[in-house]
Amino acid sequence: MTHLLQIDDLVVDYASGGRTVRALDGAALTVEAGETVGIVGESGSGKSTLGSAIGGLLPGAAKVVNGAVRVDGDDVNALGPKRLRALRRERLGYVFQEPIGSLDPTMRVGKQVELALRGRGTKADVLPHLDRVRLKDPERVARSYPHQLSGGMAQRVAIAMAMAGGPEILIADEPTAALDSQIREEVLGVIFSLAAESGTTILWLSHDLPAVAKRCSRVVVMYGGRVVESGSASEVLAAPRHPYTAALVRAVPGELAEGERLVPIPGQPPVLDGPSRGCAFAPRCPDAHEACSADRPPLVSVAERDVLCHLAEETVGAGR
Ligand SMILES: Nc1ncnc2c1ncn2[C@@H]1O[C@H](COP(=O)(O)OP(=O)(O)OP(=O)(O)O)[C@@H](O)[C@H]1O
Repeated sequence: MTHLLQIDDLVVDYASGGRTVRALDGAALTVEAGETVGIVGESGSGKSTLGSAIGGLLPGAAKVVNGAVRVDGDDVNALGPKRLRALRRERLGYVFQEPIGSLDPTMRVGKQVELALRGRGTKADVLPHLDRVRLKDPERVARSYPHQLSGGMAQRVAIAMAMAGGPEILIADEPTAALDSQIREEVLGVIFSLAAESGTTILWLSHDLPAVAKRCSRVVVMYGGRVVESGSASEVLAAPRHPYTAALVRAVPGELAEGERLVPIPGQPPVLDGPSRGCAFAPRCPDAHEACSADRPPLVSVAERDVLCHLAEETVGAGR
């Protein structure tokens, strides 16, 4: 069976100041059309690297050491430049944290949206696209330069552009982190309702567990460059199986208050320079035993979810 997105054993290193940083250490993920997936984890867990790898957008310092990313069966790392550009243009959309930075400062917004339509529409189609993202005065926005827009307006424009080509997958990398809380809700509402209307699959890279619980069908938890738990968002976040997911849920201030960033769990996330020998979370894990530091954990399917933990099966029914 061909999946919309299939990531197998993906290993990505960055060359950084004469050192190697292993950002992904065997990340694996399968996503089907129509899912809304929240990818969560502390800073440095590898979310952005995973998101960039899907579109072959890794920076020059990054190297794919192992594994594969497949979109509709196409191996992204094996595509030539022309097919890679076509993949990004026709099947993927990206929205990043800094909206102003993702727009061209020298070009009026309307022209940028027109270019994003890439032959699928004319100048006359620009306003409906700005209207879809619920901008109050689309005509004025179309005439504006990016610096004349607020952060929230600029992010709506970036969303309109990302969705203009009708992507199969929208990769939203912390799209609301730079916005204040009321605007954040509105912008998330725009992203999720547009994607639902167009049948676009969402991968939302986020620090916001309560919002993921509310908006996503599925949550994917990353730690140390691997996916450590994945399953139904409401079930995983209500009753985590991986000790790291449990620690993340406990770390959310005010019991899943929306809009908050995660509070660090005691201890530091790892900065790997090669493959983690055992479980990368073992040094911070309250339940770790000898095997956890010695052997890489196997992927275990329990309670309709996938868990990468030596203890996953032992905790079945324990209500962790
Ligand atoms: N361009 C780069 N050069 C060197 N190291 C990098 C680069 N980008 C990321 N890294 C390192 O790779 C690891 C994974 O980073 P990544 O940005 O993918 O994580 P993240 O979960 O998205 O973090 P955040 O939530 O802070 O965005 C980290 O150790 C990070 O320091």
